[in-house]
Amino acid sequence: MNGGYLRPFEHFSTQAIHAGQDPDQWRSGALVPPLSLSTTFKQKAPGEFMLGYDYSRCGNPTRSCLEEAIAVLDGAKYSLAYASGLAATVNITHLLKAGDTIICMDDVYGGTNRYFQTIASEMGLKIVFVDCTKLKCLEAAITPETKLVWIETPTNPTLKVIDIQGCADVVHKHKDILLAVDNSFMSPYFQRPLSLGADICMYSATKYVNGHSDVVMGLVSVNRDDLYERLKFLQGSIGAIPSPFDCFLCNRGLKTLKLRMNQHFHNALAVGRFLESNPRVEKVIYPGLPSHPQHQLVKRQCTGCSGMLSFYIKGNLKHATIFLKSIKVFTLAESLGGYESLAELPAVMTHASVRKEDREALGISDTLIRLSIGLEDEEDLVEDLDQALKAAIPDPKALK
Ligand SMILES: Cc1ncc(COP(=O)(O)O)c(C=O)c1O
Ligand SMILES: N[C@@H](CCSC[C@H](N)C(=O)O)C(=O)O
Repeated sequence: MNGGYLRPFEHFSTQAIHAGQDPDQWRSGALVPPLSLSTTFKQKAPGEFMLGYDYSRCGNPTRSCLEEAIAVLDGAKYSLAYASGLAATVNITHLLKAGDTIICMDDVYGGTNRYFQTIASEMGLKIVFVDCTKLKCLEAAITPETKLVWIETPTNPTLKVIDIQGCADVVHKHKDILLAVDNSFMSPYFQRPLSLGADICMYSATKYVNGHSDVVMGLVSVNRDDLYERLKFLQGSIGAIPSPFDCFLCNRGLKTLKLRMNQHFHNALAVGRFLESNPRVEKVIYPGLPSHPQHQLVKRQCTGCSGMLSFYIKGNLKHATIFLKSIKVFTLAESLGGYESLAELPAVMTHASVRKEDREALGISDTLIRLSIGLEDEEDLVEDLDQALKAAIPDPKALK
């Protein structure tokens, strides 16, 4: 049954297609939620709104459709949309005040690391980076000032897997500490952090949730009424909101999330098995393969795995560079989670903003290549990787 993974969340596609999209909410009965471009909304009397909207920064009908759908898919009461994943992170950070401490998983997306390390820390917040795969390390790092624990699982780009329920148990021994999980790599189809005890589930919707590489957006889901009220206030007051058109596109992308994620998983397994048996590859990291050190944990907390796979190519930076210049079906580019396959070198690209010594300690070396495996036919993906590996390393036996 389901390869030993957590059972799929029931009614996922039905909810992705119908939640928040009721045609009766529009005068026209439109099946596809209309693009509501108006910045302002007529009021019945001063302060008396028609359908809860006054000004588009504070709320927008197209955005509401998306937010309602995401909340249902996350098993949450509420969801909020932002101008980018990082804008969502900034809004969550604004729940804190100067003097508070954030414990952040030591291996997170480079931009999250950069924001915490160089911006939030300048505003009176203390940031402590901890390997949260080790719950004892997390527990030991908590102080009375700790107010937020930030994890990402699987991590970008080394795909370490963190026990969300385990972290929640540690964090919630203490009053007033929030556990936030960046779920961008899994999407609500494969992982529901709130059901595992997290307080906040966050996405760079730029990735799988939208899935078409044409929208930059962030999303946050929560269950607690007080958290939602505060985040809703911050969303409107900070103003980093997505455009109605981006909400429209993301809402459309959501309809095929299940189909896309299943195909990403299928293709990534095929690519992973090919790379594992390749003499030009040092090591493959894919949470969906039994060789992943936390594969059993993945099966316990996820319903499957996405298209994110990293591997170490044999040789050095020169071989990695030739490989990345030789790919033809894959494209050399940052980002992930779209229908098209991408490859990149985190040390030079997505994680260049992480300090060199930190990158080295985390295993983000010059030979670590990250793949976002898309929806093309698996045989074309494997053939492309094969020819690029052969171009980079014609004779693996000749490598020292
Ligand atoms: C895991 C993860 N979280 C957050 C972000 C930030 O998202 P955005 O680019 O939408 O701001 C990214 C990538 O940018 C990411 O990979
Ligand atoms: N150059 C950008 C990096 C974008 S990384 C995008 C995405 N999160 C990924 O991991 O591919 C920057 O400096 O912010």
